[in-house]
Amino acid sequence: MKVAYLGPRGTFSEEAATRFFPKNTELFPKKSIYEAIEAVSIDDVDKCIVPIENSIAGTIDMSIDGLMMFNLSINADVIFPVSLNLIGLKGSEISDITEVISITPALDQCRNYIRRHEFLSQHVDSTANAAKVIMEQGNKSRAAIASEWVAGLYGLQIIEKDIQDSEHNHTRFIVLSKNHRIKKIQDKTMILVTPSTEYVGMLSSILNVFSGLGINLTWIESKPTRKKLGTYRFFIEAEMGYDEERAQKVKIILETFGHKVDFLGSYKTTILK
Ligand SMILES: O=C(O)C(=O)C[C@]1(C(=O)O)C=C[C@@H](O)C=C1
Repeated sequence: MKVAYLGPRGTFSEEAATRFFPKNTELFPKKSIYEAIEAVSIDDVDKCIVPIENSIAGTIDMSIDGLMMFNLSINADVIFPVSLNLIGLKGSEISDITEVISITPALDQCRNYIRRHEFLSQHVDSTANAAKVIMEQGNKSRAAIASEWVAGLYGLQIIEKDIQDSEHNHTRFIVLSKNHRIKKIQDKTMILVTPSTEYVGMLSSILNVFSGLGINLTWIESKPTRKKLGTYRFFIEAEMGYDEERAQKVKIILETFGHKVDFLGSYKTTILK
């Protein structure tokens, strides 16, 4: 099986891929989250694994945007702890650093730390790419925010460990493919609800369908429709299997309200330490 992920070597996405997929999986690092998702859509690979949510930074918009752009299905989700570190050239000290670079969600996870040190920040496409830039530029005043492992990989040094704004930092990744066949008995189902018209209490009427059927929600995210300011589509992840009667009821009721309902996948969660 071929799997794309956000590269280069040493990203958390690579860690997610190597820990989740069997040993004989062929892994393909891509330059961006978008390219990892696109690789599935153009059949370069069978699947991709991309971050969707972090416990400090929230939703990872790049993944949601890619998910909406291509007609893919979520096959699994994987959660594990993320520790971020300040990584510089060998011999550099915290007093040398004036600017940090990383992918936006990693910078967001260290906002308080960056503010406290009055660092400038620059965005690049991944944590590992940030480390690579530091190695290539040889500038002592810049540091990457990345994993501990990446420091060894690019011959760099950890200046400070665990700099994220909360001790309990977890990122959730999703596995995407073109396979829309849904295995029976799953933990969770992701639905995209596109409301037909606007009316007072529209969102609460959608949510009431789930509560009325006794279904717990595990995630909800709104995204602009891109048609008119202030109009949204809702990603709703619920604790139910696709083939359950309750899931079919949700669909029927929401469609009766005139909303468009797309099932984006049913899956089991893997929690890694
Ligand atoms: O840049 C990486 O190492 C990634 O795999 C991306 C990513 C993210 O965008 O959330 C994944 C996990 C961490 O939260 C930080 C970065």
